[in-house]
Amino acid sequence: MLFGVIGAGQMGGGIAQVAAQSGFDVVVQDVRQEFLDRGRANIGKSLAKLHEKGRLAETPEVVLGRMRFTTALEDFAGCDLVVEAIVEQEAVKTELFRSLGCIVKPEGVLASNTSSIPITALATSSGRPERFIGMHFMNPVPLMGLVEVIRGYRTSDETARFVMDTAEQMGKTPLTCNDFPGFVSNRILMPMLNEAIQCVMEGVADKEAIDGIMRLGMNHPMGPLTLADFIGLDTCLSIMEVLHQGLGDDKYRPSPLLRKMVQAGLLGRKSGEGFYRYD
Ligand SMILES: CC(=O)CC(=O)SCCNC(=O)CCNC(=O)[C@H](O)C(C)(C)COP(=O)(O)OP(=O)(O)OC[C@H]1O[C@@H](n2cnc3c(N)ncnc32)[C@H](O)[C@@H]1OP(=O)(O)O
Ligand SMILES: NC(=O)C1=CN([C@@H]2O[C@H](COP(=O)(O)OP(=O)(O)OC[C@H]3O[C@@H](n4cnc5c(N)ncnc54)[C@H](OP(=O)(O)O)[C@@H]3O)[C@@H](O)[C@H]2O)C=CC1
Repeated sequence: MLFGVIGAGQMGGGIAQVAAQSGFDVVVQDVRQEFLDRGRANIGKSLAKLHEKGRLAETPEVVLGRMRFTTALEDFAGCDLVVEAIVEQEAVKTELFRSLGCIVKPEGVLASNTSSIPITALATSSGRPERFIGMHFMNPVPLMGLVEVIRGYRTSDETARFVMDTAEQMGKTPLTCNDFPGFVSNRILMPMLNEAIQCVMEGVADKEAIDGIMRLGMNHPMGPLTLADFIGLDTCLSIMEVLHQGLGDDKYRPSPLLRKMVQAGLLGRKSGEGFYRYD
């Protein structure tokens, strides 16, 4: 199987890595060589860590040997499956799928790792809605067990089966849902993170206390502010906007503090600062 991944950021890199660990040949594309170099270096570090811990039978070099990095979308022509993991903006994804639909062989399946954008709309832009689906991996991809599979309005049973089988071959558990804003995962998770940010803004408690209360009190592995930083505050804001617009209920209104932090360029771990600082 030839597995394509678009975007070499935290999610694209993780998806490409796990696909290569599963024995697939992988092509990874990003818009600039420097993003590919950074993505490749992050994958190398993750593989080295897993190998050190005895959780990777092959050496990192062998796994990396199944991966090819490119800036050319044309390199996806022969792919059986392409998973898109670029920025969470509908207009950018729509334009990409318009091009990709003309490049990938007709029997190839296209998938989006979007956190919240309507799969049905992206499917339409690809020109192959029956062979289009949401394949939503969780962060960090090498460590998390779930793939949320989102069926668009016209996704075929065959496409859904193929993607579920592929997720299982990647060692993940696929669970299916229908195409509603935020799907299941982010419709439930993101309002909680947004509420934690609202608690910071209103001075309900300091950020360490908010995180500690949720970690120790609810046994969450990360506090909500740490998790928001980990996901990326720009991504959190985009998801809240999709929920707010798509469901039309003010209970999904993005916290003004979240909006202000994104405007200030404080995007969390990936920019070096969010609610916390990262070296
Ligand atoms: C926004 C969306 O659309 C959807 C989403 O993805 S929402 C986000 C979903 N993800 C979560 O909620 C994650 C919540 N956090 C967790 O589950 C856990 O903190 C975690 C799995 C990330 C880490 O597990 P943990 O038990 O806390 O252990 P921790 O000690 O932090 O890390 C375990 C090890 O894995 C390593 N590790 C972390 N990321 C890694 C990666 N990508 N590759 C390899 N190793 C990795 C860590 O470095 C650490 O190594 P050491 O033991 O050598 O220190
Ligand atoms: N972060 C998370 O926890 C999760 C995120 N997701 C989803 O995954 C997707 C990616 O998120 P994430 O990895 O965090 O984001 P990142 O910002 O880490 O990575 C996105 C990557 O895609 C690149 N890119 C942007 N536009 C294009 C384009 N037109 N063609 C090719 N590459 C492009 C970006 O380059 P540049 O730097 O120039 O923008 C960047 O390298 C989003 O849809 C997000 O909602 C899903 C699950 C969890």
